[in-house]
Amino acid sequence: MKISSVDVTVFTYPTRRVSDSAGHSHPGEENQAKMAMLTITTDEGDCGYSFAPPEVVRPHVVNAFFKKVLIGQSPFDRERLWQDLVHWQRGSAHQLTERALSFVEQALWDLIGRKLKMPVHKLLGGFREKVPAYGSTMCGDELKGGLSTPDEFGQFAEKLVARGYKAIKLHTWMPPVSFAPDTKMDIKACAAVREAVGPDIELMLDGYHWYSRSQALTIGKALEKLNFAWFEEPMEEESMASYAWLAENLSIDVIGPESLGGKHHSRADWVKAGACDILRAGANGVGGISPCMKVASLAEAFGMDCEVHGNGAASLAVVGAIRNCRWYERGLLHPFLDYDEPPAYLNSLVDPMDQQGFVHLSMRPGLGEDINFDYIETHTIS
Ligand SMILES: O=C(O)[C@H](O)[C@@H](O)[C@@H](O)C(=O)NO
Ligand SMILES: [Mg+2]
Repeated sequence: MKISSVDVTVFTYPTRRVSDSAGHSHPGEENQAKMAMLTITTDEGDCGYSFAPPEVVRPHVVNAFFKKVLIGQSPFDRERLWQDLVHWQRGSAHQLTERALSFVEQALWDLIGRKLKMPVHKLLGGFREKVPAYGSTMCGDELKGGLSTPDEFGQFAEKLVARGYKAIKLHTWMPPVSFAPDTKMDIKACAAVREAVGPDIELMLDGYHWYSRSQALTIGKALEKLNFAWFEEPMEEESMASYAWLAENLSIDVIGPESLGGKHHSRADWVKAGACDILRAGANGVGGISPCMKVASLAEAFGMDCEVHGNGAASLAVVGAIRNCRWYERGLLHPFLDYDEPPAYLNSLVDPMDQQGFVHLSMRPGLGEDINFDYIETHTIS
């Protein structure tokens, strides 16, 4: 069996999620968004799929790298193909991004799973078939009745607990919100949520990513008093030394890095430097499912958890495959949006959650996405 084609289908779908000028998502007016479906096909007619922003898997990336490395190769040689693509990251002057690498690797995993009629999480390890989720809120906003005040965060947290969540992570206010960043408001939101949900719900904070060491220490000390479970990305993750300093000065767990490049290599340096108590990696952010598994193994070897970043089929497959991850990040959530409503191009969610707060992993072959191919065909634009 050999790969015979790598194709991208761009289609539109309605959404009420909009991005602000800093790239953070918030609820907004319904609009038509674009999505790309990456399809890898073999000479025996087998296919694997992944979904990506069209600009990430643009024609230059597909033609100059994906096709060059994959065409004529066996999809079962996934690790060698991934390593070959990694070398093109340097050779491409970094035109081949970590995310692009991730999406083509995810499609390879999906193809392999579909061919073997097995869910990818079983091929990866098969540790569990359900996992507790934490509700990961959207970033704070200035929308009345949304997430515009500490009390509104508290009210939303109560609703999330009623929905079944046993843990909640706040993303607080960041620019372009007019009063952000504001350490006092971050602490007030965390206090309001703790007050609202009581002592038994685990809470985490993921706030403005460019605080100073002093500001981060102030927030961290307040989180310790509120018995928060972890403190995430309060400073620029390019400064590993700042995180080593913060982790040294706080008793609350410091988690990272989330947004830093470097895959499992940079995360090994963070462990060696004592820059985090919990490691972090998401399939999309570290170049795919297999490097995410490498980070999880690294963490396990050092007696650490690896909390997998982000929702979606690929990260969920990793969470289902490993022991040292306590939660699935389900979100991003907002009072104005119904997360349980699948996007138009899927027939059902890949991460349904029961009333006890458990996400049940799909037993469909591959990554488990319940793709509405008819919808995609009728809404294809290129
Ligand atoms: O907007 C962002 O920075 C991301 O969506 C981010 O909020 C979210 O993915 C995250 O940080 N999770 O931990
Ligand atoms: Mg985060």
